[in-house]
Amino acid sequence: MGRKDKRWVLQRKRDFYYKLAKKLKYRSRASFKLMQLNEKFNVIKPGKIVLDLGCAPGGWMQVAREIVGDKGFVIGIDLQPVKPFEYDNVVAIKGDFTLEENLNKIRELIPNDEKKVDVVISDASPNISGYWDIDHARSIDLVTTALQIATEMLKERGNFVAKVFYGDMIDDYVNLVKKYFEKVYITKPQASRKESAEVYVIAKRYTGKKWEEEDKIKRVKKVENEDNELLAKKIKEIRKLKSKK
Ligand SMILES: C[S@@+](CC[C@H](N)C(=O)[O-])C[C@H]1O[C@@H](n2cnc3c(N)ncnc32)[C@H](O)[C@@H]1O
Repeated sequence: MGRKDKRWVLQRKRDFYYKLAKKLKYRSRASFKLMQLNEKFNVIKPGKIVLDLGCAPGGWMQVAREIVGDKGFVIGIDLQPVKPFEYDNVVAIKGDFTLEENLNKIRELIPNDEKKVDVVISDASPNISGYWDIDHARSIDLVTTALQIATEMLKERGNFVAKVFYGDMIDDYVNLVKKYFEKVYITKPQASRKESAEVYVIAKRYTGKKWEEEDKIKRVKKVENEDNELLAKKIKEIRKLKSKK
């Protein structure tokens, strides 16, 4: 383990929410973020059906289950496997939520005829490059997919919560969310580390407006271009520094 990794492990062990999560048997310190978001915005209610995009190891699913209770249902999906839960009404599947085939698997699990959920939540993180701009662009791409899924899976007046890494495209993203929801807020819960670029978009009451395909195409093109340009620029800078040595 390198010195940087050791420092990270030490910092994590000292962290208040990390310790609390261990003590209260939550699978991640992120559980407290959803708790705090729900206390303030009341997005998840008892008896509701919740879909969690990017759910591993399952901390948000535990909190969602506590809120929805026996009569609700929680479905999660992640690239990583998730340890099974002790409740019949909490199910996680392994897969990429950006692939249509996996959305069909989710639809099969939804316990109603209309195949719609009440709340879509997403704490998904893209692969982190360490470059702020690239990570922001990748995060925007991921939350745009999450928004599209929300418009396809939510009942009318349903709610949506998504983590996004802050950056210059955030206003465009919030405006996009506003096209589909009556109320949209940006917030950072107390449990989110101050030094982290993450913020949470809270969108309440889905209007029922159908997803407009051009919203996704526009976004993905922009992200791909920025990604490549930025990467090329950074690589050039690194090469320049190396040749000076
Ligand atoms: C910060 S973790 C989520 C933590 C979770 N909220 C909890 O409380 O346990 C982010 C997750 O997003 C997942 N993820 C990122 N992109 C994904 C994708 N396209 N499909 C499925 N999962 C994805 C990652 O595998 C990772 O496990």
